[in-house]
Amino acid sequence: MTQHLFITGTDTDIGKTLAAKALLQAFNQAGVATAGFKPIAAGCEMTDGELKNSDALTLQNASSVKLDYSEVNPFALTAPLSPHLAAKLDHCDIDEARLDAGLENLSAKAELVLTEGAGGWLVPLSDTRSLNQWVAKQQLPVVLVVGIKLGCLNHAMLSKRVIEADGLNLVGWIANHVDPNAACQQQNIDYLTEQLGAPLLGRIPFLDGDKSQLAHYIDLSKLALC
Ligand SMILES: Nc1ncnc2c1ncn2[C@@H]1O[C@H](COP(=O)(O)OP(=O)(O)OP(=O)(O)O)[C@@H](O)[C@H]1O
Ligand SMILES: C[C@H](N)[C@H](N)CCCCCC(=O)O
Ligand SMILES: [Mg+2]
Repeated sequence: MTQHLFITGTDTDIGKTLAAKALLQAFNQAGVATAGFKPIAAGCEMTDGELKNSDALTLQNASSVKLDYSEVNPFALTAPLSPHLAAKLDHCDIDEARLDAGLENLSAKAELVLTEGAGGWLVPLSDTRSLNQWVAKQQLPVVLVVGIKLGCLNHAMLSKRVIEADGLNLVGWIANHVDPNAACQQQNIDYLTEQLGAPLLGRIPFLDGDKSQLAHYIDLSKLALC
């Protein structure tokens, strides 16, 4: 049976895509057939006659299964905004049936489907729906990426509370050192290790240069999937 992970984060721009790439590379090295999914990408550019987004391209390239762009990213929205605003500007409705179909398609092709959200846990898709509601409908196990910086403790604990209130399983978290100057980084990690009640799957240091090889930052043995 296909395994799933949904990658959320404490905010936008805190390293969900980098952590997703690290996880995909770790699974690839373990011989697992992987597919990345970025169901909704806001902030796309016309590339070869098609709207494309850099997160989705990263996931497409890091997947071991060969996938078309549109399979990785069914909703490619232009403006780099919250999806509900970007969709309005593009006169597009985010039809969740298409998200369901996209996930089902990848489930048939891969042993592990890794889905990256947009922004944080409660990001809106429309005036009445938010992405967490779709994740809850799909019952996807959740990995929380914490961008280690001042403010992350509150954001991480709020995310945990709502993920669990949504009836979902927080199966792990990843500490991503996005801010090389953040104070008390180890103390923050110690606090979250204690408080999140989920395994720390890896720590990604601040990477000044090459970000191509990331698998060694992840310990898949910490991940209990059923
Ligand atoms: N550990 C790190 N070291 C150095 N730079 C990092 C690190 N993690 C992330 N970055 C950089 O920070 C930026 C944001 O990272 P990323 O795109 O992975 O965030 P995100 O949470 O996926 O954002 P979005 O909400 O747009 O999907 C990128 O330029 C990325 O290269
Ligand atoms: C455009 C950006 N990089 C992300 N893809 C979308 C972030 C949405 C954040 C919405 C919010 O919580 O205010
Ligand atoms: Mg991203």
